[in-house]
Amino acid sequence: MDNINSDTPQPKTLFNFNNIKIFKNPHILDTGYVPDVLVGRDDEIRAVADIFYPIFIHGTPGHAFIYGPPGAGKTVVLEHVFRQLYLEAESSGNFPDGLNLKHITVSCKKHDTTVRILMYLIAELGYTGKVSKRGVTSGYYYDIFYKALKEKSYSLTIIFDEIDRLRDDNILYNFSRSGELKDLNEGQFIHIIGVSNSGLFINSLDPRVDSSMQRETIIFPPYNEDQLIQILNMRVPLAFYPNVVSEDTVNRCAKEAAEDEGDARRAIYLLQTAGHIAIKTSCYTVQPAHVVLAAQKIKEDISLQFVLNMSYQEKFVLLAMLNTDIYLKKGKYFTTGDVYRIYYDMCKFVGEEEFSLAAISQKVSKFKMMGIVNANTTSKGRGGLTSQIVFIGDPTTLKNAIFKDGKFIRFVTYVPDVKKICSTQIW
Ligand SMILES: Nc1ncnc2c1ncn2[C@@H]1O[C@H](COP(=O)(O)OP(=O)(O)OP(=O)(O)O)[C@@H](O)[C@H]1O
Repeated sequence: MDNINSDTPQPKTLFNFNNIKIFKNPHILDTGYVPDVLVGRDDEIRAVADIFYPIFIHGTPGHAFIYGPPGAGKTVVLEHVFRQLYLEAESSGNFPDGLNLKHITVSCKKHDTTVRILMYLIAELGYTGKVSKRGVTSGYYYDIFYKALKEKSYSLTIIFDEIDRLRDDNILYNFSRSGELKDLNEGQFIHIIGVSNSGLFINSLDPRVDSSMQRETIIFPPYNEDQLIQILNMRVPLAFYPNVVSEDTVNRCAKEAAEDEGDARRAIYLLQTAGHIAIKTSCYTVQPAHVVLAAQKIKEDISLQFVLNMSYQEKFVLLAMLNTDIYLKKGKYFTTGDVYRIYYDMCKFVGEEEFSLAAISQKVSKFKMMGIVNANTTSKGRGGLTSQIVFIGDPTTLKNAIFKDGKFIRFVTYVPDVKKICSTQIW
């Protein structure tokens, strides 16, 4: 008798990729890798270096805000300038004796309050004394921070990454005045660089903070396709074996990334993912078709990530929107009212209590902010307003991601009675 599994022969090994050699040094494609030469960023490097120029005439560096879209090279330019600064500080005859430079990057996404930031800085300074975690005010942490800084005699540049996420800008005010307030040793300084994807943050700064900082503003434009090609071409011979990546493949990655805000990180990530797909599909070269698959995979991963981080209610409303798109979309778009009808029907279908139309509107606005949908507000006559909603890209991946949550299995058989829904007044 035939073996029942004979139609699904198992591979002899799980990890033998036919000795396919694609990556020579995969770390060259890591985000943290700082290349020796940066493409198209001479002006920005000069502008950032100029912030530090006063050090070499025995002054203090100027505070600065740097902004530009994701993957525009803000972090890598800062790292490049610091690398050079430390190097030149050692050899320059103009560098002040005893000046001990250090920089720390604070992610404001993770550390968004004064206390959290101070605790992080204290740890990064290697402070070994006892630090209470309860029943103390921010003043307590400031005291320990300045004590640690004085002990180490560092002159510190603090880079506030994603500074727009800071919940309280008082810390910028206090740090920018630390010299005047004699919190530091003679010649020691605290220097602030804020980094953001949006220039709008500057307008929302407390004017008192802004004026005390007297900061420079440096803007990073997105990369164009040619620059992205050059960025990739510099990494290809270091990261891949010879003749593995063709010109067409590089061009395809650059084109995709140029269309997506000129993001160098995306261009590099596409190439890296395409390389992995080549290995897994037993190809000896990375081809443009692998880049297309890589773009699709990245999109699915992002959708999955978005959806995994959503609350149950958000997933519910998103599923209602996806169902509206499938069952009710009459033309190009659907409205918040349409979503509410389907949402209401889904609640009845599974016996769940429904939220108000206003609550659903709020969720729609949030999805717009997350970049999942476009929603333009228009008049619907008699003074009322409605949103015209349309999904950005193919929503199938979002739906697949929602169904990964077991709680949504009960919706698999949901099909609305469209006629009834359209004729029922539910609010
Ligand atoms: N001019 C360049 N030359 C070579 N590589 C670059 C250049 N610009 C950016 N990169 C690379 O692209 C990736 C993203 O750059 P970087 O992290 O500096 O962007 P960013 O502007 O800080 O982005 P975000 O705002 O999302 O943090 C990194 O791997 C970096 O090394």
